[in-house]
Amino acid sequence: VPVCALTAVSIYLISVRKKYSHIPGPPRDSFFLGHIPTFQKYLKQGKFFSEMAIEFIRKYGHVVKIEMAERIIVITADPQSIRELMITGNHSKSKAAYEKLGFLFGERFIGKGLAAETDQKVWVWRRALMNPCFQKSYIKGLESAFNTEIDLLINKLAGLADGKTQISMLEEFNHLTLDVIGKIGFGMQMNNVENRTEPSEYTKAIKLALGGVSAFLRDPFMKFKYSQWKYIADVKKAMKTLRVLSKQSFDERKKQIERGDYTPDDILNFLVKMKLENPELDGEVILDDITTFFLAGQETSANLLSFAMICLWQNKDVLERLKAEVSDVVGDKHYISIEDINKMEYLDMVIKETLRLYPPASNTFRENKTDIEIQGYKIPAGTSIMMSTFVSSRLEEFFPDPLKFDPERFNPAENRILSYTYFPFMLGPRSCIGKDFGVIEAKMILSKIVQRFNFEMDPNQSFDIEESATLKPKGGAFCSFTLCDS
Ligand code: HEM
Repeated sequence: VPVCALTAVSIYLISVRKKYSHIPGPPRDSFFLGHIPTFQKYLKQGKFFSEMAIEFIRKYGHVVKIEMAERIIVITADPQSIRELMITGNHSKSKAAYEKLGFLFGERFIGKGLAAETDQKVWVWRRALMNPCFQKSYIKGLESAFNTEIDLLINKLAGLADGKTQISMLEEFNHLTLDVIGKIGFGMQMNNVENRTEPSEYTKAIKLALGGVSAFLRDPFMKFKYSQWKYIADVKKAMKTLRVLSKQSFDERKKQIERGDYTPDDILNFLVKMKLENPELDGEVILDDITTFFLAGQETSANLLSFAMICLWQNKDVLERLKAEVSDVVGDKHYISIEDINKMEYLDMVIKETLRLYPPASNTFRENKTDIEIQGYKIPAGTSIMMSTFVSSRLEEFFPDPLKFDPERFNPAENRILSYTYFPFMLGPRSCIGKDFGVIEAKMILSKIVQRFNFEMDPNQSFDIEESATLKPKGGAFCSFTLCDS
């Protein structure tokens, strides 16, 4: 029996890999596991998947294949194929990549929510229903709520601004962005920044579930390890809790709307009304969406802000110029409007350059509906094709001196960015729906911080990147603050 099984697996692997034999890629370390041991070697050196991908692209060209046991991933940094896959062809998301995230450890997590839906027809319909929720006019209406939430962190930092107390800004930004999406998106008062009470059940569950995603991505075989079973059980319980609490919030809001009570014009209101107007929408999918917004809209913004602090501290000239711009536009007024934010051109360049070097959500996986050609290589239909803004943005041929933090690259007067080489929110119809929300939020937070404080970072912490569900600073971005003279 074992011999027959091994023969069958071998024949299967050979037949799958044969279809890709013409595509360049590194030699595999193991016949059965393919490049899994190669990836493990990189992990041991403290490197992560996207760093391995860059090395392969540099060595083998803009199209490479990686074999993860029976699964083949083609990685492309070829700009024209990126355009075809994300914009002109808008190919569906890869089932192999997103269905695992939808149902983590077999428990429904983001399920068939907007980010994980792989049926293109269903996604097109649902995205069309959701797009109005994130229109610019909606974001404009959030201005005052953004100010209120952000000022809670600013006041907290002011209380700690003794030039000595070390504060993990990664943690603080995570608390703030969770409060923002909870309050502004779903009417939930989470109070993580003020931290006066025990974290809410929702906060605890979302943190545990997010940790579970990261752990799974680092070690997809963890469910086979006995030592991990207790942790996995806790993560599954947290995912169940999230669902129960999301359903309670949904039902409560539905009742309020049906009674004609006042309800805030937030994402939850939008979702409830969407369901009432489209009864054929699956209620479970709406719960998937609630989890998706917490997942997609929180850590991404927190990581971007933490990296921005690091880049500014490492580049004092950029920090000074940014402080001068903020001072010119808003002076010392505490309420910052979206109009003010839109006037800050240099702030925009700083955010864009931070996202180039440190894109929190760096990869997307698409599946080509039909055979396509990339740089003369035939890619069979149904392949999982990865595109990475982290990889493309660190290639010398697209961004000269790529590791240099230089916001001038994004000077609008110069137009130096080659098309389809930079995509921190992805491109085309399936790009990030919350981009304006996330960017306005990040710009408002950063401008308030540089307006009010001087800061120093602990030079002994790690400034490396950690790749888990998102890219984040490994050392936690520890800072100490003093208040600016003015
Ligand atoms: C700086 C902050 C953010 C960054 C860098 C970011 C980045 C991204 C990226 C790269 C994707 C595509 C992922 C993929 O193809 O697998 C995406 C999708 C998505 N993002 Fe964001 N995001 C941010 C903020 C937000 C916020 C604030 C929200 C919600 C309030 C949000 C909601 C979503 C959703 C729902 C999707 C899935 C869209 C779809 O598939 O139609 N994001 N985001």
